[in-house]
Amino acid sequence: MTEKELNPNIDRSQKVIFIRGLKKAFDDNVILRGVDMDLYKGENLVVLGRSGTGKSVLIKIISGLLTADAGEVNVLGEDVCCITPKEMDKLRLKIGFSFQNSALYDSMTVKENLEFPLVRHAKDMTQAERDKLIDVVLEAVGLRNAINQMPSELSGGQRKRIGIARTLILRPDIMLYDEPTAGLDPITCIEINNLINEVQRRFNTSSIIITHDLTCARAVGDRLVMLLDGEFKREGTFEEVFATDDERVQAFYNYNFSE
Ligand SMILES: Nc1ncnc2c1ncn2[C@@H]1O[C@H](COP(=O)(O)OP(=O)(O)OP(=O)(O)O)[C@@H](O)[C@H]1O
Repeated sequence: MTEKELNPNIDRSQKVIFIRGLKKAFDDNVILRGVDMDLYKGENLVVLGRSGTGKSVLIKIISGLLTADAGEVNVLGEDVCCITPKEMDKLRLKIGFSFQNSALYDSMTVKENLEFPLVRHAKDMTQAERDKLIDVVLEAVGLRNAINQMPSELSGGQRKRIGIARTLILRPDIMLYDEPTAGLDPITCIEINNLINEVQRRFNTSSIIITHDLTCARAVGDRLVMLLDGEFKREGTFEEVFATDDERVQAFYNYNFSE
């Protein structure tokens, strides 16, 4: 299994996300019981946890799609619990969300899919500037040749790449990857892991990667955290997180490698 090299660009003096005592329940269903989390500038943080432990709820709270019941959630210096909807919209533009299903528009070409966020959010940009940005992100994801193709003509891995390119086009400070390797074959998984690291290097983004895939976690994570019973109970490098007798952590590990 590929191990990630120590990343010299992480700036531990700058926290782009700072969370303390985050709680969230849906009626009697208590999901987050007091989560503390930091994301440093330039860091890839992997969030592990079994299905239903609240990983997606966590990133929805970070991106303002859900509100917290209690605790502090600070993203790029803004307290997301207390900002106005207009300020939240502005903050959201600095957060790139890479969804599980890539969420491309099937009736648009790759170029039109990439243009869409620019037309909406960068209205003053000239067509030449848009074309340049489209070229930069397509080159970054290695799919310049796909510019005029329809999403239906692309493989799952290629669609995932275009989805990441579309997220990158607004140059977000933070990338949120939700299950980036779900449903892909092992070789394509390795390519997506490499791309996540390449995006980190090239664009100096700080990222949260939610995954069940421990090969992905090990390849992309500078640091890992594991959600257990509504809190981050394990934290550290891949080796540190799994160096425990805790049966729940061991079961997670064994399940991954017995599939
Ligand atoms: N809007 C909502 N209303 C009510 N319950 C919700 C809502 N969103 C999430 N939940 C509940 O919160 C719990 C955690 O869901 P979440 O999607 O965060 O899990 P997850 O850890 O991301 O799981 P998976 O790995 O399967 O995606 C689940 O029990 C889910 O039913």
